[in-house]
Amino acid sequence: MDEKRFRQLAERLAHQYPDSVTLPLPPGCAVLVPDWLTPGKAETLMAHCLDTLEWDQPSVRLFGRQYPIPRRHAFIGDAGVRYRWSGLEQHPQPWTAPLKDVRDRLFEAGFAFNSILINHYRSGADGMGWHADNERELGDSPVVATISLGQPRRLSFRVRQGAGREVLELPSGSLLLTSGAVQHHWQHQVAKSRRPLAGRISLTFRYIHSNL
Ligand SMILES: O=C(O)CCC(=O)C(=O)O
Ligand SMILES: [Fe+2]
Repeated sequence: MDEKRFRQLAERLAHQYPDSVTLPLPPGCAVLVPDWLTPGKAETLMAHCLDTLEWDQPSVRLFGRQYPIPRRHAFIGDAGVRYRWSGLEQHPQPWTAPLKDVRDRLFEAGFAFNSILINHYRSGADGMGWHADNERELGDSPVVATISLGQPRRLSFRVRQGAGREVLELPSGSLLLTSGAVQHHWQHQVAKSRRPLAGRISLTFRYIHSNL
């Protein structure tokens, strides 16, 4: 989706949710809707994910050695969707009714997705290092929608070339939309923390073109 269309849809959403904030991440931007899900809905959805999904903690190769990722994840998607991520090929679990409802709501807002990479940060010791969601299968201009459940965590952004840096705190029930240009010009991370933190789940909706 191009930047112009993204901004149109984001503006419409911000109109519906007056607490929304837009963060410029030039030449793209991110829109945070803090209260997209009610606290009750967020809590129920988190319990649903913990109870019903198949969670995995794969090892990935880093500096020539295998390390387990510092979090758990699950991959949901339409049949036939494949996602190659850090050298791992992910086969999707089928949609559950509550996750499909979330996808339908995003679709009504103009954002189409066919999969979710779900992350579970069990405590402050879990996190995700600097990266961009720019795998080839995501296409040229990948919009990512992130719904946060549970413990608020900080998502940091740093510009790839230059000194720009931004931080967003993602509260439970929030929706964060990042435009395609963000993935080309910025990296993001969820830093580990020494503070005692409760669990958090992030639902990262993506559109995967399996044939790319
Ligand atoms: O947990 C988050 O908010 C970020 C997750 C993320 O960057 C990813 O799944 O690619
Ligand atoms: Fe990411």
